[in-house]
Amino acid sequence: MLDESAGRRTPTSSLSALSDAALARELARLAGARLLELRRALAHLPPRELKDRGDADAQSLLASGLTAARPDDAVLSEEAADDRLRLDADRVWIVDPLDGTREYSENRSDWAVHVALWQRGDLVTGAVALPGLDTVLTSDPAPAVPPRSASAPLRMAVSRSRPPAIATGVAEALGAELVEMGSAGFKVAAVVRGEADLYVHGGGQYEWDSAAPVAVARAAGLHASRLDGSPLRYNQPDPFLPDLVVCRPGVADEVLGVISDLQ
Ligand SMILES: Nc1ncnc2c1ncn2[C@@H]1O[C@H](COP(=O)(O)O)[C@@H](OP(=O)(O)O)[C@H]1O
Ligand SMILES: [Mg+2]
Repeated sequence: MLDESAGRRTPTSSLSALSDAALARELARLAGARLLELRRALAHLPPRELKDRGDADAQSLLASGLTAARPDDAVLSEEAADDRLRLDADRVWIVDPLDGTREYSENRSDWAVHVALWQRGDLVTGAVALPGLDTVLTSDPAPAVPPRSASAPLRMAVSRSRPPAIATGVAEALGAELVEMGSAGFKVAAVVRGEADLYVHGGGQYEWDSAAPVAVARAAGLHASRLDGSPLRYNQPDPFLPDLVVCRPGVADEVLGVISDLQ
């Protein structure tokens, strides 16, 4: 059994029978439920210890679930040693067991669990659990992005704890409102959910921070690229993937133009 906290028990044999998309969703959901339960049970712990327990427990759940359900696949995780065999593998699960660790430990809702699958050159599926919103976003089925009111100013999601230098300039040039929140997954999800129109990040991040959110965003029809407009590439020898922009397709040219002018 993987989990007893999520309201229903999920035998590993049931996980094996799931499609890749359903497996990503179920593992993200289970890890999110585990994290919520842990935070309730360990509310007395100092934030540093709660972060470490959250990272470790969610990692353990995802690792055991993937080993049981897809024993032949490779895994790249923020919370595990990088097994370089992934570079020769056809299928690599790219996971961030707890994205927005800081916000999780502060009892906020803007954190996420990321589970993505990369297959022979590109992301093919992804799930982003948003336990604080009791939601899991997936690439299959893809979410419908709500329409935007043309008269409202653009809203730009940005890190609340370390906003990148470029963010202010982009927001000023676009006349956009900055909406501060934690977690890369939560910010991409804010664009998917219509709470923001774009997310701009620069200065440092890793493949696990964006893989699952980008899989969901692409499936939803959003633009996702590096800040210079080049493609986001995953399962690279160095998983450092320092910048990205995710936005509504209708504003992508304008956003990339503004970023280009600023760089
Ligand atoms: N400059 C940087 N260098 C490395 N990682 C960064 C970073 N800025 C943000 N991140 C990572 O991106 C995620 C979202 O950050 P933020 O909330 O500031 O937008 C966090 O992941 P984790 O919480 O998984 O560590 C954070 O560690
Ligand atoms: Mg992360």
